[in-house]
Amino acid sequence: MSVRIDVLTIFPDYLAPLGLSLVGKAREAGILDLHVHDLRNWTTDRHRTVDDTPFGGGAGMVMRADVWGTALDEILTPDAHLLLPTPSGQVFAQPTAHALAAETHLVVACGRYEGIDARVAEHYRAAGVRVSELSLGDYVLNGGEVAALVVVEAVARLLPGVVGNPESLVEESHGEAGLLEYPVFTKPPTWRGLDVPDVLLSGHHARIARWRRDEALRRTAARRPDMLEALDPAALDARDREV
Ligand SMILES: COc1ccc(Cn2ccc3ccc(-c4cc(N)[nH]n4)cc32)cc1
Repeated sequence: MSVRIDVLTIFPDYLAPLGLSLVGKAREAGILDLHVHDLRNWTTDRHRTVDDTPFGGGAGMVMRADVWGTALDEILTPDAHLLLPTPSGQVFAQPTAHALAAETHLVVACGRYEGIDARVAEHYRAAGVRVSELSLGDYVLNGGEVAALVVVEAVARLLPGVVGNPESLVEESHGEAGLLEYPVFTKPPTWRGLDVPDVLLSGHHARIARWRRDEALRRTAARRPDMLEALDPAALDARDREV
């Protein structure tokens, strides 16, 4: 089964990285059916205008609802989930990536300027389209394209057959364990006077697993205590609580 993702933007070249590496391979394999569209293809004037001045005044420009409406009417399908990157959206996180990876059609509308006329989201919600406004976090970007790159990559890597070893999807940060990733090491065993922890060279799998969980717990407590708070207490055993 493949997921169709349509991305609409006035900067289609911004999405060029999605032709590379794992996402590019997923597209070649037919696992991900990704289409990037230039929003200006739905304009009707000779200047291919997509924006205008904001009602109520203020700096900057706003993207026109009529242009977006013409484009989305053509691209949306009955089972589509419309994603609207915005600074004021719900922060995108791994649970949402998993939910989106289970969908059949995602449409990402990349705004620019001061954003997209609010009636676009309102209209499609009223028409029964699932609409999600997504933020990447509490910082300000110039448009939705970076968010589209993030969402497409985060979703694509969860699709069956995209990541070589599905095991690597289980233990990752913000993954099932709800903890941050433990530190990883590879050859050489000593580098600039720094040694790899002995336990990792011991071949003792139970000890290695314990060390990794302890490190994940320590890192999470130090860097993201909020994640530790959010953990289901049942997910921590007595040994964990000693860390
Ligand atoms: C303060 O109000 C602003 C309104 C729009 C903009 C520029 N802009 C236009 C479309 C668009 C889509 C997403 C984002 C974004 C998402 C996150 N996490 N940061 N920034 C920014 C976007 C800047 C600021």
